[in-house]
Amino acid sequence: MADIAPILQKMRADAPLVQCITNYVAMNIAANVLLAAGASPAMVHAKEEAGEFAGIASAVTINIGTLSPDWLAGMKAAAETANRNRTPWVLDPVAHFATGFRARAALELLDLGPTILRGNASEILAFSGATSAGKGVDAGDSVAAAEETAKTLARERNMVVAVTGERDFVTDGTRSARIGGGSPLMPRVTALGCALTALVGGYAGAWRADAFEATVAALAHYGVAGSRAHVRADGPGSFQAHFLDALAAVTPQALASEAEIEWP
Ligand SMILES: Nc1ncnc2c1ncn2[C@@H]1O[C@H](COP(=O)(O)OP(=O)(O)O)[C@@H](O)[C@H]1O
Ligand SMILES: Cc1ncsc1CCOP(=O)(O)O
Ligand SMILES: [Mg+2]
Repeated sequence: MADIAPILQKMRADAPLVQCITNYVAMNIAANVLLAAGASPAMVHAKEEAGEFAGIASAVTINIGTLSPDWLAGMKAAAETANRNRTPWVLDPVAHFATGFRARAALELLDLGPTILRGNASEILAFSGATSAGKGVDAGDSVAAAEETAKTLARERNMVVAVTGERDFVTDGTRSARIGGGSPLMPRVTALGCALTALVGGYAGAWRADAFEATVAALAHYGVAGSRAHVRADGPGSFQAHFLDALAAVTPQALASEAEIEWP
């Protein structure tokens, strides 16, 4: 993969409109993350308009964190429009292993063919049928334990899979990358994973040619901003503010030099 600096440059130049169908907890932080990074968020989920709105979005992101039947209908409508228009869309299967309703919804959305699947290690691992150690929305498994499942899913479903945790893993089934940085404070601030899913959508909407490269760049941006915020924060509360500042402050050149990317 070439330099990631031009990917951030393009994302900021385009300021892509990202339709976020996300959960009640994540809406505010996901919108702020997109604005700080340089994209344009819109939280539009009603079944009466989600499909229509997807027609004007540069990317669609779908997160099942606080799911209900009406929301699921809006998600499917948005995904179908995205597919028709070849607009990239990202699925975040929050705690899909926790209840039958969630599990069925995640599989139905997966069957619609997301461009990118982004989840924590327990969420990705659970797609293999293995029992995960996830506790609701929080991961209990290592990223390493989910790598093989991620590769299999990516190959079988022709999508990019991003597994996040202490050290992230991204694969399209052929290419892979591991991304470091970030902070142990990140899982102690709610919905930072959901907000990352929204940011992945922003990058994919701007970098249409290669969803794998777009995902790596988004995760690297998050990792660099997380590392920068870590050294300034006194705890989870001040971390969130420093993290938003850092997302905005990272330049394409700084992203290229500070990103911790390993190509296995
Ligand atoms: N222990 C950690 N150290 C550094 N970064 C982390 C750690 N745990 C999670 N992250 C980062 O937090 C972000 C959200 O990931 P994660 O916590 O896995 O998602 P979720 O919130 O969906 O469970 C990712 O950028 C990930 O790299
Ligand atoms: C706490 C909570 N409950 C339902 S969704 C949600 C947010 C989960 O956010 P993340 O997956 O980023 O930890
Ligand atoms: Mg999550």
